[in-house]
Parts: sequence; structure tokens; C-alpha cells
Amino acid sequence: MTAGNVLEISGLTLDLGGRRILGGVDLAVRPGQVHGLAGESGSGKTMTGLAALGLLPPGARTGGRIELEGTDLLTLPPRQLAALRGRSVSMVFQDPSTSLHPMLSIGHQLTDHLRHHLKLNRRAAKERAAELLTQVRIPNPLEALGRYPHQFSGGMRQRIAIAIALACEPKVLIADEPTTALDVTVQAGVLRLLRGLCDELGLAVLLVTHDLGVMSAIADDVSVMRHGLVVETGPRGRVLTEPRHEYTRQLLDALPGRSTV
Ligand SMILES: Nc1ncnc2c1ncn2[C@@H]1O[C@H](COP(=O)(O)OP(=O)(O)OP(=O)(O)O)[C@@H](O)[C@H]1O
Repeated sequence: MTAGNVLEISGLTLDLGGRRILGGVDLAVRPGQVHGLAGESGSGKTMTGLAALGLLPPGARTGGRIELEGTDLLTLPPRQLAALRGRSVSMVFQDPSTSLHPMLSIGHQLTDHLRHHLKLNRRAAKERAAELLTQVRIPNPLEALGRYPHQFSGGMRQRIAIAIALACEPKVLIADEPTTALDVTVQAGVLRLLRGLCDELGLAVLLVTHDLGVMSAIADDVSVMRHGLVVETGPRGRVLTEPRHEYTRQLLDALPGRSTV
């Protein structure tokens, strides 16, 4: 594993139901860095993220390596993998309702997580929960703990889902289309938050998105996937202004308001 990387994927292959989904993906993420993973629908972005969490569908067959701080996740026994998930690496999905329980208060969900994973007592868990809500810029965090998901806007719910993902201070956060379901007016705020967390906490963020505009707003490095392979990777400025691969060029040409990148 190369020094400076916290997550390093090399030669990752994935077969599902006899079909090759990933054909040898190489990808590396460093602490304090947002690495954008772009590509058309079906190119394998989500599967790459799920593989890094050990959350592939049943029957998945994998090859290659996914190293998290030197540990190969693909050869880890299921129990050890489960212990890492949510602690060293965690994920935020497109739709915050998938990670938030509609019938439980925010405080309940955050403290459950903290008590279960970090074995905090009730009081310490509540304090930490309020701290996490502050970190994701939820106003009046103590009061917010007593409220339910439907009492928050979509953007706020996504911030809360990010707070839950950060609860155990993971090294790597995989954010899969985290702003796609949100109103454009709140997208920028959530992206700024992710960027800030990355800078403040030294978090490594793998940002999966089909939207090169989102990518251009916060990514340090960008990788472009096509048909289960990373076809191009490099610093954002270079990839988005001087793409070397024909497919990256096509993606950029297809972007509305191309002048934004
Ligand atoms: N449970 C599954 N079983 C079999 N094949 C699957 C399963 N889930 C996804 N696939 C296939 O894996 C391939 C990669 O899908 P993936 O979701 O990773 O693409 P993506 O780049 O994230 O696309 P999108 O932006 O649409 O989410 C697709 O061809 C998809 O049909």
C-alpha cells in the first residue's frame, strides 16, 4: 500500500450472477482529500463504494485488493469486517430516509449508534450526539435531538445522516450521490459541509456522483469510470480542463453550463 493513502483499491474485480461488473478497478484516497468518482449510470461507481464497505449483494465474487490502512478488506472474516464498517469506513447514501428511522427521534438514533459501537453511557452519548449535530451545522442541536426525521428539511436530514456516519470517527466516508435527491439551493451547503469535514477532521471522502458539476465544486482528485474500469484519474483541475481520455471528454461536453468547470 502506498504511503499517504488510507484506502487503496487495486485490481478490484467483481462478478455478480455470472456477469463481470468491475474489471480491475484502481483507486486511492488520502486523508483530508475528497476523491470524486464519476461516470455514467451502470459504470460500477456504487458497486465500488459498496465493495469498500464489504456490503456487496449475496453471491458476489471479488478479486484484487481493498486495503484500509493496510488491512485487506476482501480477505477479512465477516465479523472483523462488520466491526470495521461504521467505525473505520462509513457511508452516506443518496436518500437520507434510507439511513434514518422515521419513527425514532434523531437523538435516539444517534445515541443508539454511539452506545452500541462506542459503548458510551446515556449521558456521554447524548453529549456526543449534540456535538455531532453541531459539527454538521444543525441549529439548536440539543432541541433537535428530540425531533423526528420528518420535522427536518431534506438538506437537514442529509446532514443528520452525515452526523450518524461520523459518529464513530471513521477514517473514510463514502458518499454516494449525497446531494442528488436535494434541491439545488441546498446542495451547495451539503457539499461545503463535506469539504469542511474533510479539512477539519482529516477525513478521506470518496464522493460518488454522476454530476461533474458537483465534482468540480469540491473534489481534489477525480476518477472517471466506464464499463467497470477507471479510465482516467488525476487532480480535478487537470481532469476537468485537459481530459486525456476520450470518454471524459464526452462527459464534459455533455455537461450543461460547461463554463462552470
Ligand atoms: N444486485 C445486483 N445484482 C446484479 N447486478 C447488479 C446488482 N446491482 C447492480 N448491478 C449491476 O452492476 C452494474 C454496476 O452498477 P452500479 O450501481 O455500481 O453503477 P453506478 O455507476 O453506480 O450507476 P448509477 O449511477 O446508476 O447508480 C450495473 O450494470 C448494474 O446493473
